[in-house]
Amino acid sequence: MTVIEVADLRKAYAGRPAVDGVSFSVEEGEIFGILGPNGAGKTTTVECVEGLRVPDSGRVRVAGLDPVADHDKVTRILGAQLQESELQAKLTVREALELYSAFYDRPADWRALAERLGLTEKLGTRYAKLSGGQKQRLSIALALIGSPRIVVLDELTTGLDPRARRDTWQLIEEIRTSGVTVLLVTHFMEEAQRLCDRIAVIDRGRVAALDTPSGLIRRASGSTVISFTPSRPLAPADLAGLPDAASTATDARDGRVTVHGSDVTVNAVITLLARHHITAHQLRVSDATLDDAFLDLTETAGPQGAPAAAGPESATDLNGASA
Ligand SMILES: Nc1ncnc2c1ncn2[C@@H]1O[C@H](COP(=O)(O)OP(=O)(O)OP(=O)(O)O)[C@@H](O)[C@H]1O
Repeated sequence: MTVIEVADLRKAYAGRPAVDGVSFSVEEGEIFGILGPNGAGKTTTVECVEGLRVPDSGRVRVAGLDPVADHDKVTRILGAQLQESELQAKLTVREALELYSAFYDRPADWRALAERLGLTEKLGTRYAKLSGGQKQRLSIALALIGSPRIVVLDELTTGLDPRARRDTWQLIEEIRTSGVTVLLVTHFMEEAQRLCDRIAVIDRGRVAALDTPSGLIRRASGSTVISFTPSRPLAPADLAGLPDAASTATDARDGRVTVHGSDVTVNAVITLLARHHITAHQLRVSDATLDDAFLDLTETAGPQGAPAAAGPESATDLNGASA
């Protein structure tokens, strides 16, 4: 069942389009990611979903409701994470939870929520004294306090250390397991790859691609990455002539060669090395990451809904093998 529908959304600031025809839909129970470079229009898009901004044109529906016209009803269904500036520094965790509970007719039990988010020990602590991770956990608790069906999390883990980020990822997975749909705006590829069922890559106000994380990786050119350090340099013309190679690069410091291509490219590299009697040290063959796909997709910004290119499903790891 579709819970969020965005169709041909457009929003400009002072005549400059920030969101320029974005369409996607989110199914109930999904973790749906919105990924894109700085200034791509991600926040503007989710603010239109939250009813905080009025679109210039296009259709936005949250559980069938218009977030602007039916704003009150939408705020009961959709929990939004608060911006840091919205909480008073002197407010304790308990006071914040009680205050936000009072906004809802049927709030969640804030004590249980605090327990679930590991905040019980911090109930008496003022907001200003919380660590970054604790602040994020509180902002998730406040987003969940109205027992929403959907929660919007925007740049949730920015500024967190790797452990706090991983703890937050686990929390997001638990939120989804409890039946809440998650709309997640992120810059972090690893986060998107690990958490999201589907991702809309937004670039310059448009959807550059929309797919599962593995689908995005497959549709990016050069979904197989070959890297090795040759015993002597390869001629640039030989590298450039490799079949199916989307890109080749040689590290000026250590001569390590990295080629993005396909299985055909892997075989061609091995043949090339054998032909020139060159040994490849630390030859590695792996799948491209979402990072690679992101760079590729946001550089080329192809048409919406372009069909995914077929590609290899699994990584081949020739760990330490040399030709
Ligand atoms: N209130 C505003 N007034 C004018 N321009 C704005 C406003 N909010 C956003 N913009 C501009 O609209 C574009 C999209 O901004 P938006 O914040 O939606 O992008 P974003 O993808 O969320 O970026 P980031 O990842 O940097 O947060 C940017 O060029 C931004 O400068």
